[in-house]
Amino acid sequence: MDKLFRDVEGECIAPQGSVVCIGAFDGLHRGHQALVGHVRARARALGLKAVALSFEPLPREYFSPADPPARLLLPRARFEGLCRLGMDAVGLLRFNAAMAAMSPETFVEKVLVERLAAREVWVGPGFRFGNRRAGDLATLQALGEVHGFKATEVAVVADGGERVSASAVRAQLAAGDLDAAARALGRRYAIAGTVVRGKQLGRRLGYPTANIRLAGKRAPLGGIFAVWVHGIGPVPRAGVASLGTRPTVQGVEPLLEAHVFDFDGDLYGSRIEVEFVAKLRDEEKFDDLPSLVRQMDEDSRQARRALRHDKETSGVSA
Ligand SMILES: Cc1cc2nc3c(=O)[nH]c(=O)nc-3n(C[C@H](O)[C@H](O)[C@H](O)COP(=O)(O)O)c2cc1C
Ligand SMILES: Nc1ncnc2c1ncn2[C@@H]1O[C@H](COP(=O)(O)OP(=O)(O)O)[C@@H](O)[C@H]1O
Repeated sequence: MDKLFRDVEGECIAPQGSVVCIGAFDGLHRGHQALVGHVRARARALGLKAVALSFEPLPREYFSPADPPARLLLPRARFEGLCRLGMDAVGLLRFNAAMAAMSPETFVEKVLVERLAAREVWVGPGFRFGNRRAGDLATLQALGEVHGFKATEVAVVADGGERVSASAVRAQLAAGDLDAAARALGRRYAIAGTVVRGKQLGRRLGYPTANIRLAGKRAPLGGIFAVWVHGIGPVPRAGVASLGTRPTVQGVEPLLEAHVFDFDGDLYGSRIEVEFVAKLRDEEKFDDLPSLVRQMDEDSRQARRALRHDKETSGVSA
């Protein structure tokens, strides 16, 4: 985690100079990948540090806490994804009242100049920043003239004529269109997290489930899915997962629960990733537990079939 920084104040992270990209980076979709990949290449070419700059919580979550947009990537997955894409440092700056009040000029001076010694700054199409979204690319370019950096916008990445965007991916996942989301993301949608204890009811039903909390974020999809579970040994394991509030057992908090086929072991505290392959159905409220279990049996049959087919067609090494 030494690549992570969260505060505006602090020593300069790149005294030798940096190439910076700024964005929400929720989902790390193909548009984000193009932006981040470009920054990595520029930084390597110039011998400077590659830095991704974002916020946690995301500004839209901060401004509408009661009705936040669904979150595609939880903070740790977003951080790890940016590191995997070659960033030398990742800023997930705390978005709070002070940050919301910061003018574009102060943001540039404090963060881009003092903290990052930026030489180049790259942003996505339509980028806005600072108090009341007052700053845009032209603002950034004008401030760059003063402070000695160049600001540039990358081109739009499109899929079938549609702009690839986090909001499009959210809509695709909400509609259960996993394939469209996977095209925009450049990989299948997945949620990673640490396995926590639940009501311990699953094993009594014959379906122990590894539970992942969504850290108070809104999930972009819901229902019952065929999944590959990563992080249990060297190969992905086949499973069936439910993402929802579990109305049958009076659940309230939305939870991701994955039952791993042909597996018996302790997963509490371990980090797993659940890759969504096919949506089987929406969550339902059952009158009693035996009815739920009968449906889980049927879900499992369908999931096994979908995953067998997936393995044959895409060569997943499970
Ligand atoms: C394949 C599968 C399908 C499920 N479908 C539903 C459902 O339709 N409605 C519901 O209320 N809960 C559903 N659940 C969640 C179960 O209620 C939950 O796994 C069970 O209560 C065990 O909870 P525990 O892990 O806290 O012990 C499903 C779970 C799985 C694994
Ligand atoms: N096949 C399996 N799939 C998922 N978890 C399993 C499996 N076998 C054992 N486990 C373990 O059992 C736990 C889930 O059991 P469960 O009765 O549902 O308890 P909880 O309510 O705490 O999730 C998992 O967190 C994991 O440690």
